[in-house]
Amino acid sequence: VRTALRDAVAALHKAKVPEAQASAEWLLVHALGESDRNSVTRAIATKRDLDASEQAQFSAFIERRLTREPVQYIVGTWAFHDVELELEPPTLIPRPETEELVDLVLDWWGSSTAHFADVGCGSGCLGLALLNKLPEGSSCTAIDISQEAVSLSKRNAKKLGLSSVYDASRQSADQLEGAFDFIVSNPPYIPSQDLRGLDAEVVDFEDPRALDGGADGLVVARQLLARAPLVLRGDRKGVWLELDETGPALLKPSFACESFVDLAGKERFARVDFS
Ligand SMILES: C[S@@+](CC[C@H](N)C(=O)[O-])C[C@H]1O[C@@H](n2cnc3c(N)ncnc32)[C@H](O)[C@@H]1O
Repeated sequence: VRTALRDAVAALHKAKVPEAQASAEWLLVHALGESDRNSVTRAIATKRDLDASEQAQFSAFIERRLTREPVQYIVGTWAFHDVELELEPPTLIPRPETEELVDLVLDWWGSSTAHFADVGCGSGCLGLALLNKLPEGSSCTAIDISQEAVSLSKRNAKKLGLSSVYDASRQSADQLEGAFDFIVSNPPYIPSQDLRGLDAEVVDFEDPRALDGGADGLVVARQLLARAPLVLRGDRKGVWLELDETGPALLKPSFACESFVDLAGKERFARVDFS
């Protein structure tokens, strides 16, 4: 195990793959059929040998990482908030900031039953993490322009035993009139001119539809906000958004919008109220 890890880290370093050590360790955990990182430390301490199939699996993983494929796609699963999600390219890999949005929404909504929409659901991370914490009887309607994303969200919902997830991607706003207590969305929000500066991991493997937010990064967010008043109901009518750090300030002149900072102190979240 020690030799395999050392050789893999050296090969990744040589190819200038980012986070060589962390990538190799995580891929080794999965090649060993384990789920926590301490398993590699234990295997090294006990001078464990890789058997032939573990060695073949690990080599195949490293070959993929050498092409800059993200570790999350290679292992096919990722932990998000309190749920374990399946992942598949090109659906966006959930980012840690989005876990912060889950907590903001839960703090705001409280512990009552909710019927909400997750617009731009991707892997389903936001909606499923919320549904996992909300009381029984709650439901999430997942919407995405990517059919792969909707299928992955449904698969993740089934695996997690969260049956109240519905696909409304082909329904119009009219058909969803008054259907939701609130909406959550992590829309594509990167201004088009900034896309070229992204890492190869992102550009080569993740769906451009998940990234490109148009000229100011707010094109999809504004489309959503235009339809929101029709589909919201109840007395709070909030739309929670994850945005680029320039986003909340751009929305404030046109909407009743409160912004929130992420753990790095950046203004990355907004709640637009239509009540
Ligand atoms: C930034 S990703 C977020 C995915 C997931 N919610 C997450 O947090 O990881 C944006 C998602 O919005 C979807 N999307 C882009 N434009 C859309 C539109 N006009 N209507 C619905 N979904 C859209 C993309 O396919 C992508 O899955």
